[in-house]
Amino acid sequence: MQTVLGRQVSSATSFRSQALSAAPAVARGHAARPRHLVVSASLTRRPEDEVLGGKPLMNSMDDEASNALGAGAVQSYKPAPRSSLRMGLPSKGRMAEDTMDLLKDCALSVYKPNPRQYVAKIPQIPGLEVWFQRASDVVRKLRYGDIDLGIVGTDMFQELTDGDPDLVVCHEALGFGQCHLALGVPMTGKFADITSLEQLRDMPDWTPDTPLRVVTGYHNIARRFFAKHGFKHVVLLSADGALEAAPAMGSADIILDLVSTGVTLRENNLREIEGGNILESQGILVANRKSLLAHPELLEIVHELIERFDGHLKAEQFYSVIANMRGDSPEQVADLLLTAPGLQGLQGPTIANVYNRSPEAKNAQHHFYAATICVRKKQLYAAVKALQKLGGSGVLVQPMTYIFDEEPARWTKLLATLGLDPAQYGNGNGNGNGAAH
Ligand SMILES: Nc1ncnc2c1ncn2[C@@H]1O[C@H](COP(=O)(O)OP(=O)(O)OP(=O)(O)O)[C@@H](O)[C@H]1O
Ligand SMILES: O=P(O)(O)OC[C@H]1O[C@H](OP(=O)(O)OP(=O)(O)O)[C@H](O)[C@@H]1O
Repeated sequence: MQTVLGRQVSSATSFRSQALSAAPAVARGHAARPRHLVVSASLTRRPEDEVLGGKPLMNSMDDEASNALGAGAVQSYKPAPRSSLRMGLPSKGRMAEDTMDLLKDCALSVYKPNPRQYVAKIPQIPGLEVWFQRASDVVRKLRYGDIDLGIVGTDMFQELTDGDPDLVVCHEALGFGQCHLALGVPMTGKFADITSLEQLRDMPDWTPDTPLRVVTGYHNIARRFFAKHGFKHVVLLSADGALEAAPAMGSADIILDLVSTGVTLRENNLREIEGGNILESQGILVANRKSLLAHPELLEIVHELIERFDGHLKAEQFYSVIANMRGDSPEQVADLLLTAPGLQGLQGPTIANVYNRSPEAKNAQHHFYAATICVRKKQLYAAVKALQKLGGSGVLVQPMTYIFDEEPARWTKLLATLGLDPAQYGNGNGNGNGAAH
């Protein structure tokens, strides 16, 4: 293994110096990139092995197009004509399930007539086709304009778009797929005392012949990161999974991969280091800018998605709590709640009369009022205790589906990004403050 890998790495290194000095920069497709730092190779013999010296995208349509047509291929690609708007969703893996769950929770269930088909519908949004694709392909097809909207992780988006101005992030926090992209460094051996990025960079071990070997699926992000932090001798290796095993096998020095609980790193005797957390990631909603500007119906769909996602993600954090409170007047009950900790709700309680015509109620000293407040899920028990202390009874607790604001700030921001007038496209008042309880 060592021998085979040694051959791959050294051939990568020698090809690097050859390629960088001999080939014209434009033909390599990355003229502005510094010449000295990172080479890409692969642990497996895949098409990306062919291109060393740092390539903009791994084994993608972009590569194929730019290899064949040269720089600017993305701009000159013409998507096939079509009559429907399209949204791309991840077809497999954890993102797929979480995306479907979010849509379902927002009453936008996806109807897929046949599990082997890649096209589906959301009956609530009739003009929109849903296409299931690998997350990486969702990003590529968005860039090409073959789909108009998509849901992917920030990690994939950053890796495959390279700041493409044709793509617009419409919602950057869908609340699932939370993880971060980080360096994983062995806990033992020559890395035992390495706790920061600077220490890693300054290790005397890294030379043109023995570069730091980083195995990762994120070559573009890695290339930018190591260049920015002054690493001089780095080789980027590829693998399709189980990256965490590579250092123990001796096939890489460190890894760059996604971390959420940290268990996989720990179980493989790896750890994070200071400065090695490159990117925070979660699910995001992305759209093709040209599609948004060309199709007002798409803008309406995005508006609805942002409102539903925002409304639902906010509602998920709260319960609606209704308690019957003894009091002399609605104002007096409101005063009680507004001065008690944790019972203010989002904007203040709603107080309503409780109509009880029983003889007991007629003779009672106090009238009952129903107070409705939103309470953070984490603070529910404390709130119930506080209500009981104030004489609250019959406390009803309900989950909520949506808390709709008057106009989500994300929508206003998107319109500004697109240079569109909020007066023409908004809900009409431009006020982002919710009037919830
Ligand atoms: N441990 C994790 N915790 C949370 N989210 C994660 C985690 N690992 C990956 N993700 C998110 O899920 C996305 C897809 O990862 P997943 O491992 O499910 O698919 P994949 O195996 O990368 O897909 P493919 O087979 O298309 O390469 C990632 O891009 C990231 O945004
Ligand atoms: O910090 P943790 O919670 O342990 O999660 C991290 C792991 O999750 C992802 O792999 P995944 O489980 O998706 O399997 P994969 O390697 O097949 O993509 C990632 O590639 C890490 O290996």
